[in-house]
Amino acid sequence: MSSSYYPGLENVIASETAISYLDVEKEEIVVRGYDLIELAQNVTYLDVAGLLLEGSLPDADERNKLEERIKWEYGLPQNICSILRLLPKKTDLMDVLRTGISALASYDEELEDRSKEANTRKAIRLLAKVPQLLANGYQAITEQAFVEPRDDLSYTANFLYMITGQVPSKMEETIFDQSLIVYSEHEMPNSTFAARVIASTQSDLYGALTGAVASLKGNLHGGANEAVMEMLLEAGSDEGLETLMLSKLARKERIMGFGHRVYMKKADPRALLMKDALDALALEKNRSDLYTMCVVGEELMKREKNLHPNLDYYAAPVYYLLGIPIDLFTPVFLAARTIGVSSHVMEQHAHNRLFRPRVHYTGPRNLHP
Ligand SMILES: CC(=O)SCCNC(=O)CCNC(=O)[C@H](O)C(C)(C)COP(=O)(O)OP(=O)(O)OC[C@H]1O[C@@H](n2cnc3c(N)ncnc32)[C@H](O)[C@@H]1OP(=O)(O)O
Ligand SMILES: O=C([O-])CC(=O)C(=O)O
Repeated sequence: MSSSYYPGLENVIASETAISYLDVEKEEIVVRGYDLIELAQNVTYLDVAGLLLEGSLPDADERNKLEERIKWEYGLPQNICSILRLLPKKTDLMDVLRTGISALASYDEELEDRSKEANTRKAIRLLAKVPQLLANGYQAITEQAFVEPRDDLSYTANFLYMITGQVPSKMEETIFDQSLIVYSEHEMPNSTFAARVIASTQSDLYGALTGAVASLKGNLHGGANEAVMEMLLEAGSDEGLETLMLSKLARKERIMGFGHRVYMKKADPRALLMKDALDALALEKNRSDLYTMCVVGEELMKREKNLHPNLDYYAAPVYYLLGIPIDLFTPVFLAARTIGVSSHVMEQHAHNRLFRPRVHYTGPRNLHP
């Protein structure tokens, strides 16, 4: 047996995949042959969802059919709405989502069918229901009336509408759509790995996604976008942010929204796209101070630690200006990533090898009772 041990599986190749690849040298996120940033600049989230599910970009007709199929699946079972209302009001929104997705499994007639066709239909159901789950979950926890989906709006406009209760402007819709695309898929992060590990026992898509939600909640992963916004609000100004960041660094604390296991000392291309989006949105909303503050923080981290922002750093203030409550930033990330995780689960089911690694044992031996 090989004795190689890589803590955190750093740089270990865990799977073959035809879904995506981070080409750090070329600063490209390859998604089924396309550059993710180019996709975000040229097509919609539903096009990317079709690409991830089927392997090729849908034409206009295929895209419309996909949208129709998703809209047909809008709505939550009444019992799921009751579960949301019954949860304690202090429940974290990622835990609400984890419970909701897990409970939704019981209502899917095809839960145990692992065929590509059935898994595709389940992924479409999840695309339809997860945004509503997080919006209505938030409304349950904050004791507000549920906002129901509207099928006269685009998928993305409806997603934002269910959260804020307002129909977004064209600019807000476009920026939110771009954010969903850049969050949709990213090779083998902890959450996708967790989902593939679960799927490798031939467990079902809902179970694998439930595991991914638990993974994504953590601050070192998806939870960072909420922590970034809390830091920016606590800082309040350029000087405040410099003081806060320097004091965190002096205490050897991590600054959320910076660094990345794969990009390391290189820029995350998604962060650059969201930085431009923030610039435009902040101008529109008379909040260029927020953009400037973020740039001050970026420059400080480059100077002090030679670290670049990751996607969460610039997505956080974008979501804030879109009127999304901070508690929903990570759930929105999860909703966008649902399609990426679903594609990985389908690929795992199609080319399966059970994940079962070994350990480097450091405990005692030869003890006797
Ligand atoms: C969309 C996403 O999910 S992206 C990830 C979002 N997460 C965050 O933003 C959380 C903050 N970032 C981090 O904690 C890390 O950069 C991670 C977890 C993302 C990657 O971490 P790792 O690959 O394990 O990097 P590692 O911990 O080895 O860090 C290398 C060095 O950079 C430092 N470092 C890395 N990130 C940060 C940070 N955000 N703030 C301060 N220092 C940092 C480490 O302290 C370490 O320094 P040292 O060598 O002097 O000890
Ligand atoms: O790739 C990672 O490790 C984390 C990340 O950026 C993502 O999931 O989008």
